[in-house]
Amino acid sequence: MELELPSIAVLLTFFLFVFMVFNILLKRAKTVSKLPPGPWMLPFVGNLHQLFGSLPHRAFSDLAKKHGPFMYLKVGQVPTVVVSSPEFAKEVMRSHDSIFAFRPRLLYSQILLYDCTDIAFAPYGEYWRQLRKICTQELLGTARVQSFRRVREEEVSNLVEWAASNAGSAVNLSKRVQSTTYSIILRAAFGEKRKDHEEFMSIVGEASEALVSFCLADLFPSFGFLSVICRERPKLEKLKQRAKRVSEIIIQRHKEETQEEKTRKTEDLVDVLLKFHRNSEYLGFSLTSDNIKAVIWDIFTAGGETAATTTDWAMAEIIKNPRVMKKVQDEVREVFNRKGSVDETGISEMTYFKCVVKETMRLHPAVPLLLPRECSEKCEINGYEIPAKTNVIINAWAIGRDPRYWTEPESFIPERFLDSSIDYKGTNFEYIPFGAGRRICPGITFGLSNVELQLASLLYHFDWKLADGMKHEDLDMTEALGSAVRRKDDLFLIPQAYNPSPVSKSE
Ligand code: HEM
Repeated sequence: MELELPSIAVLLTFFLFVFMVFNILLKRAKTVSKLPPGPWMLPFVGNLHQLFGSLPHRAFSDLAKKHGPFMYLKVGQVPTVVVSSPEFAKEVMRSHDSIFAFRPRLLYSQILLYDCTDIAFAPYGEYWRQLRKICTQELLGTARVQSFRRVREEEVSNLVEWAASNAGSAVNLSKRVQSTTYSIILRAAFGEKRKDHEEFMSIVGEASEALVSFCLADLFPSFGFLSVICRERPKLEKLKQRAKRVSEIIIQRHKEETQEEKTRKTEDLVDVLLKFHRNSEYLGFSLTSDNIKAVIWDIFTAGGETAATTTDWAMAEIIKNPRVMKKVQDEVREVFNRKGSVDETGISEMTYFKCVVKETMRLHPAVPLLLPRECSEKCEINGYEIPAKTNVIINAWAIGRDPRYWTEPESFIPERFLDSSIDYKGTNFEYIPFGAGRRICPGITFGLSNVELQLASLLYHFDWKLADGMKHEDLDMTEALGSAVRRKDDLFLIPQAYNPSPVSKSE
């Protein structure tokens, strides 16, 4: 095949570019020579999938078996450390937490999160500290989560009615659990349902694909022009404009509410955030409209898929393990029957049920690689020198299966939590489904309340069978990549009403 002159020019430019990139990598690699080596250059996590044919947390786990639990990778130009043991996770998230409390500035967060002014991607510092305070004291504290109890119970009651109306036939439970979870979050965040809320949800869905896809600009940050010309930018900008338009309408509607309307309704999350808009007394500064939009975005992306995925995995594991199904259903039915109502108050009395949820999150943490952290200054961990600006990826999935801490780590055994003090609050580093340290998930109470009420209600009201005569042992537990790691296949189950009046609505 003959190459024409322009093609040769393109090829030469390409090789020059590759040479420049490798040259930089060589220089950088020397600075972290004390770290145990890993594969030298790997594309970003989204692309590892294609490279290894397995999901990033599994690929990293396999690499760690060969290279150790504190592994150095060069991800494009970015020095990256992958942590796969509880001991090293503790070093990062407790002993050196303040140094590792930063996040890398990804193109996604710069564009969609208004230059990283949300909570999850805000750089560690005063602004983040104040947002965290609003989050823990006002937005996601126990009292606020409790104030949304009616919303949760109404939405879960709709879910039960839907399953009851389909009794005897196969239903796509995954899809319905997902829409129930998002309905709860939509109502908690924005108030009563409206048409534009659905549009907001569909934009969030499209953006979650962008979060896991590979972006060259993030791999080669010193080539600033890449963030301008990369193919992701126009897509992200377009999504941002759409989200901005819808959230402005929603915020404006909240601002225009009369005092009477405000007193009649339950305060939603936008109402709470607006209290800090043009009012600097509490924070020392006031939240701008863009800050509010960034935080709203976090609530949906961080809170929706995580809780829906956890509920779905729990149902799948319970169905796959008939012994667990019988034991947990006996407990749920005993408690709700004794109390005479199916509502949240009974859940705190369910010991085994809580163990089932914990075991689900051990085997299937919704965010298996915790949100990336960035080291703000040079530091040393167990004799390894880590330069400033190194990214740190913590593999919560691998840690939850570490055979030194968990017997039969691959098996679903809720009993392991029965007489154990191990909890998900960030003090047991062998179990970190919500992360740990300063950046631990602030939505634990809200997230779990959404998971638990749905799961307990589904287990109470129905007996469940797999569709198409599938045997429980044949249920495929393959994972798929998304903003949270979910089951590849949707869960199709046949509900059978448990008692003569399956739809006893929550009071
Ligand atoms: C089962 C449900 C959930 C799971 C498994 C989960 C998991 C996580 C994890 C692993 C992190 C990263 C922690 C780290 O970097 O150490 C995180 C951060 C975060 N989560 Fe959650 N989450 C859940 C529900 C929620 C909910 C319901 C909300 C809010 C409505 C929420 C809001 C956040 C925010 C804002 C952050 C960032 C915190 C920061 O960087 O300071 N999450 N979550």
